Amino acid sequence: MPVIDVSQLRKAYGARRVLEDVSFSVERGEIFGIVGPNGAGKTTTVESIAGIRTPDAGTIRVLGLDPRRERDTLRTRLGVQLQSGDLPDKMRVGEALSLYASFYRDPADPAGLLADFGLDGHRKTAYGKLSGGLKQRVSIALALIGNPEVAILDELTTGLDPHARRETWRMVSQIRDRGVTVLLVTHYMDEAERLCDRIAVINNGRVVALDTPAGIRALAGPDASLEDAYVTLTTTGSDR
Ligand SMILES: Nc1ncnc2c1ncn2[C@@H]1O[C@H](COP(=O)(O)OP(=O)(O)OP(=O)(O)O)[C@@H](O)[C@H]1O
Repeated sequence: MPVIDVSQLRKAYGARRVLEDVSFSVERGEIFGIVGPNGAGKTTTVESIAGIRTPDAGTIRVLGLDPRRERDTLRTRLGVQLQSGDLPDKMRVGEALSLYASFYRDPADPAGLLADFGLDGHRKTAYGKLSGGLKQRVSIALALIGNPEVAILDELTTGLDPHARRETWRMVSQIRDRGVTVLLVTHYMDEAERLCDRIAVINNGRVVALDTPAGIRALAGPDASLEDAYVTLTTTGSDR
């Protein structure tokens, strides 16, 4: 059984149809990427999977559960790091992890996570004083505090410098090595190529390609890069 199964999702905001037909399945242990132009519907898709938004039509199962109707059961098994997941600036890193841990019956050990993510020395630092890269590490650690089986990571390296991006990639690989299935939204083709086992390209609310990075590259010709293939597949983008 796939860990995430999305079938024929549709969603409109008023007259604006954002998801026309989105279907894909994610297998256990995969890092599955979602890429697509601004406004293509990526966040709407992953927030629907997280049970935060309700699609107009289609079905979603995560670990066999309906993310909307069985949200409470799923909450402890799904970790979400979303674009808007900022913490109050004054909250200390250690406090944030302990607070989030208190929401779960069987959380990960906050001290262990801080050590794993190289945040030991920042336990008492206020979140607002952290660099972008460290903030990102905190938000990934928070997504994992409930010991989830599935983690959703949305644009986690946007705005990071190359060192911090590579450090974040190392962490995502580490998450997968723990056996967590990862759904990753990204705008960076190098990131998708480096991390993802398979990628869904979404354009204008539809999945226009779904394959391994090599399979998607091949769609644009023998010497094409993933970015070449992406640009070819998404030339009629949504908000550009
Ligand atoms: N709550 C909302 N009400 C109205 N329109 C919305 C709402 N949320 C998103 N939209 C619109 O739906 C479209 C798809 O948004 P979504 O955030 O899913 O795209 P995205 O692919 O994640 O884009 P980006 O790469 O810019 O984050 C956009 O045009 C956006 O403006």
